[in-house]
Amino acid sequence: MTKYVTRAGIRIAEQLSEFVENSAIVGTGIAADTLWQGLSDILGRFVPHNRKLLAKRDDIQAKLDAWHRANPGPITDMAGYQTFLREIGYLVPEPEAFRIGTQNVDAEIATMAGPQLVVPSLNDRFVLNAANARWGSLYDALYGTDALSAPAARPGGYDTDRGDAVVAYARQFLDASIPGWQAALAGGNNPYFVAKTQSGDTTRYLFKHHGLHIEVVVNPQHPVGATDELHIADVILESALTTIIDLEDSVAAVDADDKVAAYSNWLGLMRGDLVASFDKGGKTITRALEADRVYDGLTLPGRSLMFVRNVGHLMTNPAVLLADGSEAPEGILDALFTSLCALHDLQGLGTYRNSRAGSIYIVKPKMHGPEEAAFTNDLFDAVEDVLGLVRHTIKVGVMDEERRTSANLAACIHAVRDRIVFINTGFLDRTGDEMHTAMHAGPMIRKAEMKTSSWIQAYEARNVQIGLACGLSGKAQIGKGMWAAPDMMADMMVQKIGHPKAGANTAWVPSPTAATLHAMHYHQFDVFARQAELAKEPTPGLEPLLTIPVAPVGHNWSAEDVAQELENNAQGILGYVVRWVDQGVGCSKVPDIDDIGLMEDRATLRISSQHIANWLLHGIATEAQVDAALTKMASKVDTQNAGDPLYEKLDGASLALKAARALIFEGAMQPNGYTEPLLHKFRQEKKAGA
Ligand SMILES: CC(=O)SCCNC(=O)CCNC(=O)[C@H](O)C(C)(C)COP(=O)(O)OP(=O)(O)OC[C@H]1O[C@@H](n2cnc3c(N)ncnc32)[C@H](O)[C@@H]1OP(=O)(O)O
Ligand SMILES: O=CC(=O)O
Ligand SMILES: [Mg+2]
Repeated sequence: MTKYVTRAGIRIAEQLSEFVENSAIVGTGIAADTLWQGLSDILGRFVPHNRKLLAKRDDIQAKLDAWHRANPGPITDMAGYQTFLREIGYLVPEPEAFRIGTQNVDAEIATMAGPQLVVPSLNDRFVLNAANARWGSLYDALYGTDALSAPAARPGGYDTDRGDAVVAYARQFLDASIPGWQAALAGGNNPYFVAKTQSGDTTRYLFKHHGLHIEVVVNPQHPVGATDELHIADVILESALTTIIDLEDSVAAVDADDKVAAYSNWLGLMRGDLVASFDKGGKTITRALEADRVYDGLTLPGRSLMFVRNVGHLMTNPAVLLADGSEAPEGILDALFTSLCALHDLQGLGTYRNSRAGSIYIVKPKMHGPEEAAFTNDLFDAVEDVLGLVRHTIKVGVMDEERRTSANLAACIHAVRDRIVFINTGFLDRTGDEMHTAMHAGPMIRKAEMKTSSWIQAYEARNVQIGLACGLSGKAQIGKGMWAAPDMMADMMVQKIGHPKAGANTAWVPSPTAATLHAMHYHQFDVFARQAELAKEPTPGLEPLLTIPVAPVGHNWSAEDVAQELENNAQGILGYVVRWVDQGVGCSKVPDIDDIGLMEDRATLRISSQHIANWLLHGIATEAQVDAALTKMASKVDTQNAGDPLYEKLDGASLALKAARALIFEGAMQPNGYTEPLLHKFRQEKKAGA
């Protein structure tokens, strides 16, 4: 049972009050009484508004459901549909042309183009790895993944054949990005050469191209350098320019213990003292933040610039109870406590600097439309006032991942115009919202077809064009979504260059290795030049964006197609939910039906559960067929997890199995198709019974 202390008329879970009073606030100059009174005032002011915004979501959805029931199938009268959307407040007037006014933005966000890494905040080992992923070994990334098309490494130590292929690939990359680079190693001139440094047998030569650094490491004594004609031991790429420490869809945080664990990791990053010890290959490894990189006459950041992703407006958390006993909105708690932790960075209290420009970077997910963005803006104003911060110190990255935000994107940007630092197409949540919004229109096309359907193309293109029209280039990121197949780096190399080509100056990657590989795309392609070209083009209209992905009338899926679709979705759901509910793991690599490990998080779960719910609703699948798919896949997931000593089988007593069924069978009724209400309920039940 959680114990609470009372502060300023609200009840705070003991572990949270201790964290705040004994750690987060210490040294910041903020008095505990001021903070708690500030929280109490913010809750008093913002909770009713938060609830009203959620009620409006439900009201709009109910009207959409009724409209689609009356007008089934694809939209046949687009003008009539848009009129309806305006009448119900789904579409709002466009703002007059404007340019964002955000100030004090770090170069990694404003003027540089490169990968953005996302990491679950609850995993300290991964979190530190992510923060350090600013620099990554190209040799390691090539040697260890299928990005290098050469025979797999033979087991039993370093495979020189594969090593030679790595070296050849890296040489080609250097020749293409920084031609004539060898001259610098011989003491001559090269236009890309920036600095060098020497220590012991190692000399590091630093180059810069398209704003990103490349380091050539020379060491004749190193096993790889010794056999190389230029004694090159490695090539290090500036990789994850920015990293998002995620408190949202990649974590399972359902109570005060979980929230404090996540806030503590964020505080450790902001203070620079986070350390993780773990066993790797039989050895205990202790990981801490990397120091800055020092060259002769130049120091560069050693770490990725960090954002923290707060949760959206939907969920509440028992970490704080209001005077009437109800739970506080989690997004409000996140805004205050993650900003409080970031004061350590702003005030220079920690070992390192995160934002040299003096900003706090918060990513805000799952907002529906401009009113909700304005709410975030007002909330951040209020947090700044409590913490004594200059207005707009807290920056916001807006996830463009709900349909009502995409359709009113300029107005959403306008609502946060003086603090916005990114718009990012979170296409995974966005796909879930696309399906839920039009749940009653008819059966959706198959999941794999979504990525090429016309609404998603329009969504991606409009996002860039609107971002450019609002003046984001050179001031903020126009970002693209996650590469969700962490082991398929060869495919990523082929496909993800599409992101810079589309005008995005950042795009999400799931791991440090993926960041290093994706960094090469920003050398191959000049994003800012592309943005300048695209800025001359008109913004596409709303029609393709509003074309809903229902299957055409007369769709003819075979029984096999239906079974395969159900089983694929069921496997993803079960493989993810079983670890969420039973073990509190919020992001997992789950093998799909073809045994390809896919990154699953709450957004991909939203897609899979909404898809089955939609097919059930429209009679494409029966309850019995869904249960058969769940039973078959439960046994497959059990087998896949046989090596995990913590794993609990998906049998009749399994809470995880119950959660998976609820996500599907109650999916059509979930608010905007979100999975977190049910996940939290079952996880809390699991924790209570443990
Ligand atoms: C829709 C959305 O919201 S997307 C955003 C949310 N999603 C994410 O944040 C995904 C982040 N990625 C991950 O969590 C993981 O990569 C997973 C779960 C997909 C795969 O995890 P695993 O299977 O355990 O990774 P794998 O075994 O391939 O790699 C492990 C190594 O890579 C590192 N690693 C993997 N992912 C990350 C990451 N995101 N950040 C930092 N390090 C990472 C680990 O630290 C580990 O290295 P170590 O042993 O030196 O510590
Ligand atoms: O948050 C990202 C998404 O794709 O959803
Ligand atoms: Mg998302």
